Amino acid sequence: MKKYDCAFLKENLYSGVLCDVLDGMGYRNQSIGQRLMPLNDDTVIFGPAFTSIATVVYSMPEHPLTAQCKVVDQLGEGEIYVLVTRGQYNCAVFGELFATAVKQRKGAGVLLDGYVRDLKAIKEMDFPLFYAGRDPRTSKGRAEINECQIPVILDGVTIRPGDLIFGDIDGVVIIPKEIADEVFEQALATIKKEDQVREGLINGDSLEKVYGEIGTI
Ligand SMILES: O=C([O-])CC(=O)C(=O)O
Ligand SMILES: [Mg+2]
Repeated sequence: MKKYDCAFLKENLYSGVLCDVLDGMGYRNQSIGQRLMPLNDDTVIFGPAFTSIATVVYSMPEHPLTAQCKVVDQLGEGEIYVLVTRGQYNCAVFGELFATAVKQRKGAGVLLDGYVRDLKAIKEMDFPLFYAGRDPRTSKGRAEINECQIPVILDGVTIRPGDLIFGDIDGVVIIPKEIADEVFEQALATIKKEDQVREGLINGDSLEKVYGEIGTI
């Protein structure tokens, strides 16, 4: 992604319009829906993915949690820390101290297909998080996060390192990095059309007229 200012896009885009544009480009299954919830209604995450995978373990490793520390210590500025489990949810794999580390590294947020703990502190931080659930148990001796920067699959959507992630109250959209500039350009154009539609409706035009003329809803 080169052309656009991240802060501008984060402020102006929304997941629905990104899905509409991706639909139009033939990418019809790029979203993660209900299963992952935003921390708050106004939580928005946007940035390139830094991916990792948690694997369940059944005994205490020699150095528990250390692998995940090494993974999160590699997160780059502006990146979204993506952590998926292998469909198993037996503990929290993220908490307030990892959130603090992500924030210190200037990470843009976390997309967690797993459970979180320390939610009280994370809410106080207003941390940009999407998550699958909560659990007070630590991952020590339950899961190891020791693979990163490889493609992961979340709800059937492949997320590769560097793919763009946009999440808001409606859901999370994965934008393949090769088409990101085009998607953002079209999304901003579509938003302008939606503004015209809204204006027409407020001025008393029928839905059929404005939709027929402008072609977007
Ligand atoms: O041990 C964990 O699951 C992580 C944790 O509490 C934190 O990051 O504060
Ligand atoms: Mg903690």
